[in-house]
Amino acid sequence: MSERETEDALVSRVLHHFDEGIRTKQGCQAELAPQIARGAQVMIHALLSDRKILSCGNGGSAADAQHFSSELLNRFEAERPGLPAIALTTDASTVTSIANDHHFEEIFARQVRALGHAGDVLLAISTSGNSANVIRAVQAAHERNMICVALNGRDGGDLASILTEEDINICVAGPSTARIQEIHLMAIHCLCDLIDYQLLGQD
Ligand SMILES: O=C(CO)[C@@H](O)[C@H](O)[C@H](O)[C@H](O)COP(=O)(O)O
Ligand SMILES: [Zn+2]
Repeated sequence: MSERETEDALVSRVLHHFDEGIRTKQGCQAELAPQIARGAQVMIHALLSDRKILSCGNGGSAADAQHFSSELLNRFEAERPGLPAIALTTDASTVTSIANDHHFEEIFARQVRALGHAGDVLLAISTSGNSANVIRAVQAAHERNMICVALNGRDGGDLASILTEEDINICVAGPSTARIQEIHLMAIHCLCDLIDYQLLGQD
């Protein structure tokens, strides 16, 4: 392949990813919008009741959990006082010691049991719905009478089956982890926008 042909092939793959991303977003927006709105209402109710939001996930979803908590703790698009949120993915000492002394599946659940109170919210993020440590975190949140908002994917996996009627399942159907993650990030930005809109009346 010439350099020119290689560049054309790469550009064509990028265009394919953009097309696939647009199609996936368009395909799920009608179904997800009400779920995202319900998830935001649960979070807004918790924040107005002086409760907090914990978040967790693995890999790209760990980054999403931190992305969300930083936008609450610091700010999203508008200036406002920080809001209480904790990503359970960030403290390497805590995560490694729980994994080492107990089990990797416990890394989030143990923190939920230590930090969670009734009325707090857990944002549980998984593209497969099958990460055992996220599922354990949801079970621990239920023990603490917390509500869970799941950012889920594919068929919802085991995570979907343990959610209660009070919980919210924002589930992106589709086979690609990358595309699911991209919509999860869109959902996170919608949640932040709705929280600010409700709390501050921002446009
Ligand atoms: O970001 C990616 C792939 O895009 C990976 O790091 C991915 O997040 C990891 O494989 C996770 O362990 C997958 O976990 P989950 O989304 O199925 O719960
Ligand atoms: Zn952001």
